[in-house]
Amino acid sequence: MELLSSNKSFGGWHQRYKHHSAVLNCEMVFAVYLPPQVEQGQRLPVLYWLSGLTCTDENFMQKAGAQRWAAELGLILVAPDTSPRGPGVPSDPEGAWDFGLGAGFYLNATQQPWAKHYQMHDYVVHELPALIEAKVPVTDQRGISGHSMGGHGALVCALRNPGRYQSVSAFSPISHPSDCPWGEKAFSRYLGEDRACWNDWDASLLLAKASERLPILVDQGEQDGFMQDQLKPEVLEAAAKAIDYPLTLRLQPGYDHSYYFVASFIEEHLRYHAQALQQQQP
Ligand SMILES: N[C@@H](CCC(=O)N[C@@H](CSC=O)C(=O)NCC(=O)O)C(=O)O
Repeated sequence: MELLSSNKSFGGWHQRYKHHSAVLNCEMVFAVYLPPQVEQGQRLPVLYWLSGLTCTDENFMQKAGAQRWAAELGLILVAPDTSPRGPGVPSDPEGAWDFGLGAGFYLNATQQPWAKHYQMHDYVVHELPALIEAKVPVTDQRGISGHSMGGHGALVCALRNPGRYQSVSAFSPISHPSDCPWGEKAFSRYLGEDRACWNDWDASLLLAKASERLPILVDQGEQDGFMQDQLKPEVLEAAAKAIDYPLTLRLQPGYDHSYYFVASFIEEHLRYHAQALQQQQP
């Protein structure tokens, strides 16, 4: 992997790397935050952050203010891009912002022309962690979190892969994508019109049949303009209640969908992950 930039931050380093992804068939950029403990030779747990529609690796690293807490807690942060990119990667024919580039939905597309590149689930769950584990001093303790489309991604990655993550949380996730405009648009194109194929990529439906009981923390702003039509946290909550699944859904009065909201609660999420990930270290 090729180092693109390196910036000192809270005693550690924020770095961006480029690499060839065999899974996505293109060059990808990701960001990693290495807290100061890395320079003292420690191996640390890692939190994967999945961003939302229109984002790259940069939105979270520049806006959430996570580095301060990651440095204190000794957490490595990894932020991938939100879709495959580059020459030959198809996107929305009308240039819409909610499909295609910047909108990979963290699934494995089955339909052409998308399937050749849009395999974001396998990229974030397998290929990128294998690279990180080979090159970065991480332990085998992995957490995953994200915002909006990335919140959907974090929940789906954890629920589809029992045992792979030791902690999971989300901000404003798209909780029931098979029944909202963003999700229906993306799923019908990436996965095809057969709605039965959508169930395995929908957090509320996956949670209803979960074999593992990994606790989930979700924060949702009550003034989020997307909450009612796109995010539907009440569907996730009902699915959890039905099987007594350990979901903590916190509705935060006055907060919207933006990174001002994420930045306000990121400390609590990082503490939540650090506690779960460090508890389980040998
Ligand atoms: N461009 C859109 C707004 C898109 C938007 O709000 N993106 C969110 C994620 S939404 C769900 O996945 C985001 O994180 N944006 C990046 C940021 O830095 O805020 C519009 O114009 O309405």
